[in-house]
Amino acid sequence: MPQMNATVDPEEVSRFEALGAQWWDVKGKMAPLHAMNPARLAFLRDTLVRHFSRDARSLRPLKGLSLVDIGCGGGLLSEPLSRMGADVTGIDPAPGNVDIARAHAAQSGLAVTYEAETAEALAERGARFDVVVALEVVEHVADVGLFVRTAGRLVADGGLLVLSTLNRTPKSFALAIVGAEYVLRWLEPGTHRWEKFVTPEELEATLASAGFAAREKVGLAYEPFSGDFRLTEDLSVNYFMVAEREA
Ligand SMILES: C[S@@+](CC[C@H](N)C(=O)[O-])C[C@H]1O[C@@H](n2cnc3c(N)ncnc32)[C@H](O)[C@@H]1O
Ligand SMILES: [Mg+2]
Repeated sequence: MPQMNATVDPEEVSRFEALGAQWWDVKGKMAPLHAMNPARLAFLRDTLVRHFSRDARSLRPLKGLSLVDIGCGGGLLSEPLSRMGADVTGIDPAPGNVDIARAHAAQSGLAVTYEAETAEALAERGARFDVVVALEVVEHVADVGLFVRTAGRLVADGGLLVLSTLNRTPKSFALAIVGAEYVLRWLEPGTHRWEKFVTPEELEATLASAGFAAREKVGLAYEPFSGDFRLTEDLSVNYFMVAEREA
């Protein structure tokens, strides 16, 4: 049973919890997240190296930075970020996801701290992190405003908040819903609800109401021929937003 609270849509979370071992199957139902990983990890690495003035050539450039991965699922981001040296906490409302993530990290010999809890519970305990990431989560929560405000509370002074989600455009309907779910059958039909997608303008306004200013917006585009994702200026389908607390 997922942890209940105002940002959790139990139906959404149960669907992810049912994935089990599929989380780490690069050809399974989470294939799109695996395919996104090289581009999004490069983006995170570059962004964090720049913001925290780290050595870009270092093997562990994020050493000493505390980072929380909200909605970590099976740990597809938590693990590589831990390899980059960050002190990673992964949280997810679904205990089943956290079980998968813990077992996989143990197998990989990585010291990631995983907890089956919500961002709200963590914020209530007064936890703060240099880096707060929530990638591909916003479009699955029950209350985007509350989710973003809570994520913001977890950011330490001078820290960074990085979100990624799907834009609500005709193109995202064609690619993320019709293409990915019905034509390519990449994702289970019903994985995404287009009405829940969030435009960059909406996300920026929500961040502003939480006291955060968007510093960077970058798109992520799928290339049908190579099957890779690459970073782009085009925010019309998948995009990242990097934000800092307003002074
Ligand atoms: C598409 S997966 C993304 C997993 C991971 N962030 C990644 O990008 O590889 C969405 C995840 O968000 C989690 N989730 C859903 N609602 C949430 C909420 N309100 N708070 C935190 N996590 C949530 C789900 O359980 C699921 O693991
Ligand atoms: Mg999604």
